[in-house]
Amino acid sequence: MRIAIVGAGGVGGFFGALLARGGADVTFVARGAHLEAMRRDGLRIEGGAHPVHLPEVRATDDPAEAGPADLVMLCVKLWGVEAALEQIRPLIGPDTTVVSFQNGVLKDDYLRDAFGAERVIGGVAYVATRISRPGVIAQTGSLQRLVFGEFDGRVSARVTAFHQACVAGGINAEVSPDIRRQIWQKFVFLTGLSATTATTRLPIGAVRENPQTRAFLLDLMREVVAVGRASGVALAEDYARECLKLVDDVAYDMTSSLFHDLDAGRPLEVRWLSGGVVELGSRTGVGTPLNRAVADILAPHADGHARG
Ligand SMILES: NC(=O)C1=CN([C@@H]2O[C@H](COP(=O)(O)OP(=O)(O)OC[C@H]3O[C@@H](n4cnc5c(N)ncnc54)[C@H](OP(=O)(O)O)[C@@H]3O)[C@@H](O)[C@H]2O)C=CC1
Ligand SMILES: CC(C)(CO)C(=O)C(=O)O
Repeated sequence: MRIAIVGAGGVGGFFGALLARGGADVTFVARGAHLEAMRRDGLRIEGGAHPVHLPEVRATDDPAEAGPADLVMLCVKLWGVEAALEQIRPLIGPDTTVVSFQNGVLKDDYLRDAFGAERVIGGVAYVATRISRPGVIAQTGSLQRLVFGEFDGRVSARVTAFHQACVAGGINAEVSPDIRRQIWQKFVFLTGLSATTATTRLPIGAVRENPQTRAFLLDLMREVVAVGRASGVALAEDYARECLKLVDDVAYDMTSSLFHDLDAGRPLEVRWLSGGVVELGSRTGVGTPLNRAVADILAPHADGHARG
């Protein structure tokens, strides 16, 4: 299977390396010092239970050089999506499938608008990774999981082929009959985690053990569930409470990628996370005052102010 990974960072670099290790024909679309290091020294995954070093990988900043792929995985940060979608047109042939493993729930609309709904399957990534230095992806913990599927729930040939490629590479991969719900379930968890860790600047353990911030977290997630249900997603009414149990099970010192971006002065995905809840809330007539407060509080940081 010819797979093009657009954005070879925490998510794309990690899962792309495992796919390549499993025998898939993988091309990474990357840039800058990370691209140079990958061309020179290959790609490394460090920190997790199973370190990986691929001494040679195919990496380019010119999608035209790679040509059409069977499957394109979009793995850039949400603030880079518009530029990436224009740039990757040469990867899209008549039979190409596109899947985004970005966070949030607005991502697939961008793909449908750019390439047509029939090309798009849904996806969710669970992993805690980042580029620690050029050519190297650092993993925290051992969680690694991809969930994907057709939006109409069919187990299609393209989904089955991608699943086989993932399994061959040792990825914990799952085909979902209701990928929209899966995407929203992660959205509920992630917006709560991101919003509380970024606004308090504390790990989730400290957030969940304080009664006031615990209630704040639950109420934030309740707003997301209400918006999802109003958007027609089959989320249980009390899903926020179920999600709080998941939050209780994660490591005390877990934060979120939004927390790390804020801490490092990088641009934030807040417009698509808490901001996405507000946008969809206003479309569906559901009040989202707490998510709005988070989006407003973090707005001055949204474009980053990278420290040297
Ligand atoms: N990291 C994680 O643990 C998880 C992240 N996610 C989600 O996955 C998405 C990706 O996040 P993550 O992997 O952390 O992001 P990273 O910043 O680690 O990786 C993105 C990579 O793509 C590169 N890039 C951006 N635009 C282009 C382009 N046009 N051409 C070539 N390369 C490009 C970036 O380069 P540059 O640095 O120069 O911008 C960077 O190297 C986000 O939506 C995130 O929320 C989901 C689950 C877990
Ligand atoms: C919570 C986590 C690490 C799970 O994959 C994530 O997606 C993020 O912080 O962006």
